[in-house]
Amino acid sequence: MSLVLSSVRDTLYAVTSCCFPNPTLHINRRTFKVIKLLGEGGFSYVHLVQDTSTGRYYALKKIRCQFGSDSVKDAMKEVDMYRLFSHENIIKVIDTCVVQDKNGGKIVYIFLPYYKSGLQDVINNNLENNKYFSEKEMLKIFRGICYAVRALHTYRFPSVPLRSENGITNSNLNGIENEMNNSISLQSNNSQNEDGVVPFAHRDIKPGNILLTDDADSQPILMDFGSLVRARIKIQTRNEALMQQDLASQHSTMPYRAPELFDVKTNVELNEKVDIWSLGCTLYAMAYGSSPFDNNINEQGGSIALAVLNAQFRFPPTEQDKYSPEFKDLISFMLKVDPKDRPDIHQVIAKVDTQLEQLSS
Ligand SMILES: Nc1ncnc2c1ncn2[C@@H]1O[C@H](COP(=O)(O)OP(=O)(O)OP(=O)(O)O)[C@@H](O)[C@H]1O
Repeated sequence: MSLVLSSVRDTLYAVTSCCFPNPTLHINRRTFKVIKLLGEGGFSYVHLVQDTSTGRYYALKKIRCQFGSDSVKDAMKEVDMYRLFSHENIIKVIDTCVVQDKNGGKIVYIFLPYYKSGLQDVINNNLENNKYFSEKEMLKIFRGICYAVRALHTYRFPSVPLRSENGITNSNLNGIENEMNNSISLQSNNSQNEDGVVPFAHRDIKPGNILLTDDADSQPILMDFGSLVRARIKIQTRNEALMQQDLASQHSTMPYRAPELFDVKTNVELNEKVDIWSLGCTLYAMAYGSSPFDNNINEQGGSIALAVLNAQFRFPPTEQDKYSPEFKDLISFMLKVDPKDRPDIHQVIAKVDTQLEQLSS
């Protein structure tokens, strides 16, 4: 009940924050002014906050965790996942903090760098104003996303235990971190390559999870690691298959979700190719405004799942299309129903490089 009240309070704040003076938050002995709500997810709110002593802005993700549930573990898993990767196209956690909530639950705060705009905002703006990306612009941004994905797909475990970037020591956090590190290594059975690479899959790549830097040569930043998992998972029983299907329905956005996650089969291995499918949908959305599977319910009378399972998508008629056949080939290259026929991230990057070279010559 008190969790419901807290959520109501957060929602009320979200609706009325424009009318009242900025509230303040005291976290890790620092004071932050809450400027505005940036976005909200299932159990989280993201606010723009300003550190009152330095004047710096941050995006503060607040995850409310109910007493006795696994949600603190899940929230800290997300933090752990951010900290595994250090890459210019992957968002970095600045600080975290776990505080006790009045109702016996916990609140996990995650401080992230603030980015003014995201890829979905640019797509929406293009649609509203009848504008579009040039092929070169689009491929440059897309290559940055691929670099982030390559870092996930070619991850190598460090030989030293994980530490936060700024060396935060919070007893709650450390306990949970240890637990998570254990669970990461326990899940690692059989999924390490001979060369020591342990691929991770993001499993929710979409324009809404890509932020953009503010400079002239705008770089994409991959975020929202709540869905990230060890990529290679052997499915041996029907139960395991259903569990993965369930996980995908909670964390992987339907129009961007790979076919093998809609209908998880037994005696197969899920792998990082799920992200290649989502990359194909993301590139299509950059060009044409939405995932190729976004409008399938109305247009073809079938469900999104059916369209995805049959890779049933279309490009605009040639005379109306602004983009080259090579560009469309790149999208089709990624949208192969069988993961074995889908390229890996290195092959995608190689094809993007070739196209960018051709566009520059
Ligand atoms: N660093 C940031 N800078 C600017 N805006 C951000 C930042 N992080 C998150 N947001 C905004 O908050 C929204 C929700 O963030 P996020 O996707 O991390 O939350 P979530 O609870 O995991 O959401 P979802 O239900 O989509 O998985 C984003 O779509 C974005 O609009």
